[in-house]
Amino acid sequence: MTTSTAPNPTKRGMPVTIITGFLGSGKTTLLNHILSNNKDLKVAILVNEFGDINIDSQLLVTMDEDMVELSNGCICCTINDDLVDAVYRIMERQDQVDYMVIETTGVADPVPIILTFLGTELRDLTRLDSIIAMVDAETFTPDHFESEAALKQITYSDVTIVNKVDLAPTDQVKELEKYLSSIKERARILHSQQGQVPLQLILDVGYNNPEDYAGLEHDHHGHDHHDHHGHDNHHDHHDHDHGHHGHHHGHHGHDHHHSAHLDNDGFVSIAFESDRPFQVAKFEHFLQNNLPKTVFRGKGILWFKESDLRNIFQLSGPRFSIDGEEWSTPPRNQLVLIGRHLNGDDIQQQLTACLA
Ligand SMILES: Nc1nc2c(ncn2[C@@H]2O[C@H](COP(=O)(O)OP(=O)(O)OP(=O)(O)O)[C@@H](O)[C@H]2O)c(=O)[nH]1
Repeated sequence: MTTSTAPNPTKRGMPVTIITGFLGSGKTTLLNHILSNNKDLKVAILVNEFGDINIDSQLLVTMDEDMVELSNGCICCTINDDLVDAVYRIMERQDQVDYMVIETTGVADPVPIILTFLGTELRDLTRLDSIIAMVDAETFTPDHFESEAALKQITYSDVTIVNKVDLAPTDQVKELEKYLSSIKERARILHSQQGQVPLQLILDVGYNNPEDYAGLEHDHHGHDHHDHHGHDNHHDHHDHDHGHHGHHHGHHGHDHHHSAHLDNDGFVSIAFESDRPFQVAKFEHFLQNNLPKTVFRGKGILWFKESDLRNIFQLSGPRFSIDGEEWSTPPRNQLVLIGRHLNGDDIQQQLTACLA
């Protein structure tokens, strides 16, 4: 098989691959690898992001924006109308789509997402091909960041990619592999740097076995997905109590009813946006001295007064990077910080103080 072969048409439904993996493990990087190497396979992407600003989708290499569908709702919730809707939007496209790849948030429990494909009308429209878990070889620890989601991502995956092998000594990678095999029988483990794995090892492989999820409950909360397109009060269903209100600290004060809920293993995301640039020295001072240690992940598109460039900011565990490229849109600041026990108001204030 080559990567350019269209998925086997005798298999039923649109093939779907789900990419899971903890915060910063390399999911978007893998997605970009897929998008750069998918040849004539028309891949539609569905990105679900933990945070109020869609940074990930802006970092994708695809020029064809129509192929990217966003879902800022919590597709990891047991109520998945958002996810079903987004999949429908992709399937209803004029353009022919051969394959669908879904990137989940780093704190997503994969089980409700999997069960949405297996237990709703999507079962007849799609074929879950494989579930990939990205693992950061450098930062992953056997306590899985004290995150149940991180453990479940590995347990319920069909392929585990140990990524960032350039940052971890060989012994550490071997230990990690041993550990992964101990929590998952018959684990298929690949290694990668920058998500570079042969696509024929991860796409259209037919690894997913729906029976592996038998017995796991799909909690519908009384929702009837079968009448999906027949009712127009569809979006009224989202008023469930996950503490959606109150965790978010958006800069502009709009109603943040998405993303943060108690199921995120204590992780919250803070979004900062501004139409003014940062002053480089102030922002650097913030990063070095005032960034809370409990911030685990940061990503942003930054505008500095001193620079004409669109600066891509990435922070993952102990490291961060800032890389400049050309702006293709009017410059502005967009930043998301994700961590535990964060005082959103405090961080907002400090970032505001970094503005020029
Ligand atoms: N050194 C090194 N860095 C990597 C590798 N893969 C990804 N990165 C970097 O790790 C950071 C996080 O990568 P992403 O692909 O954005 O991670 P993610 O899983 O999509 O992150 P979230 O969606 O926020 O959970 C980025 O700065 C990447 O450039 C790798 O193999 N080696």
